[in-house]
Amino acid sequence: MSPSTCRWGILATGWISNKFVLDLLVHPSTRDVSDVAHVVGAVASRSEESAASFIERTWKEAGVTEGKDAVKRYGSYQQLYDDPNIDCIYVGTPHSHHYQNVHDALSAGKNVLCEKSLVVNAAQAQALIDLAREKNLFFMEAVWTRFQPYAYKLQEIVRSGVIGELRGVQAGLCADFSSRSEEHRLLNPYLAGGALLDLGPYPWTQLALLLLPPSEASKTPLPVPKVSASVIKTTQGVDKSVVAGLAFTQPDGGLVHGTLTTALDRQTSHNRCVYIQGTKGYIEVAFPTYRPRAFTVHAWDSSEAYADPDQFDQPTKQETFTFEPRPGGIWGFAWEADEVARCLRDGKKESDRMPLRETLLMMQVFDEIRRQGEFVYPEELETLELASA
Ligand SMILES: NC(=O)C1=CN([C@@H]2O[C@H](COP(=O)(O)OP(=O)(O)OC[C@H]3O[C@@H](n4cnc5c(N)ncnc54)[C@H](OP(=O)(O)O)[C@@H]3O)[C@@H](O)[C@H]2O)C=CC1
Ligand SMILES: O=C1OC[C@@H](O)[C@H](O)[C@H]1O
Repeated sequence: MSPSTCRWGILATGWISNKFVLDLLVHPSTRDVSDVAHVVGAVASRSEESAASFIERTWKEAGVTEGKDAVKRYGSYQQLYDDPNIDCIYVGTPHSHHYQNVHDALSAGKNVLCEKSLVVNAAQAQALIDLAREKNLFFMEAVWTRFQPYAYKLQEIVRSGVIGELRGVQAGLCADFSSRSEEHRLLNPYLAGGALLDLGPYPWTQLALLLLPPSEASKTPLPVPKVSASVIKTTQGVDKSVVAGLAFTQPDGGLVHGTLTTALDRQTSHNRCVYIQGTKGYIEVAFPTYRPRAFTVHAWDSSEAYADPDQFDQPTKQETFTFEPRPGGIWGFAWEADEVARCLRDGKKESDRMPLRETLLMMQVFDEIRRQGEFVYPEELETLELASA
């Protein structure tokens, strides 16, 4: 059977759009996928020149010539919203602009995959989710880590009970961006900079994969974990360092702790970006948090054996699972693109693997972290008002 092909429209020509398109240009068979395929139908930028040079540069980098001349190049985002030959728009602008861009795309009747963080706050997330549902369109936050083989394997191993009952998860993503200019989107409050919105979705994802009920597309809201957070800001006024303790309610009514650490002024340990604590052992995940290379399970037969200092060096099971993060040369975004193509093929309006209620929950938790850290963005970024309204 021939694969179902998703025709993508790329909105913005920055760093991530380049990487996403490079992945779309790699043949899916290189990652053992045959049921879906991708074509880039159009690239839109605020300037046509930039759209044209993006296409030249990216296709050259991919070593692909086929299909390049058929790609439409638009000098405004509106032209992309109006293109009838696009199945899904990929939004690759800074977080500050997602609310407006996604609203415009959905309003024009387009399905949307939007980069993380979906928006600036939970009210904006809810408004876009409501709009997507009202318009009966597909909508997903582009959290690529969820779709990597690593994530499925980690959940399988933890759920197998090999480390006993889950008692806690520590997850972090810190990267030293302190030398970037003040204008850079990571540090600029007017582009919704800061560690939490940029890097925070990754440690959050690791916690969510293990401490939330199995992902499911459902309109029933998830309980918001209790949050205890500390935020240190930069002189420009964005969050430089965040440490948050989160208490997640489990199906039996009990609570399990997760800790989320993210910062722009230091690096996360290369050997352990996620640490998973069970009653009979632990798991260490190797950096980077957004695309882990490996994880190692250390497990004992019983909690008594695990607690015995004389047996610390003698786990009953010690196994490292490694992952090929870049089959076919992809960066790792292709797996989320495959998910979108499958959802569109099957008429789904959201992904069970990255459901909208989990995106909303993340924004609710991030709002609470920012409230406790007394950190707000400029009014024009926090608002539900739209430029076109
Ligand atoms: N999933 C992942 O691994 C990654 C995700 N991201 C996410 O992607 C998004 C973009 O990040 P990144 O690609 O690094 O950012 P860049 O600054 O490299 O690109 C952003 C693009 O957005 C467009 N844009 C529209 N309005 C503005 C504006 N006022 N200021 C700046 N750019 C504007 C521009 O494209 P044009 O001129 O064509 O209109 C620009 O090139 C963020 O949400 C980020 O979180 C980023 C890196 C990795
Ligand atoms: O999504 C991301 O992942 C990798 C980081 O380096 C980057 O800043 C961020 O946007």
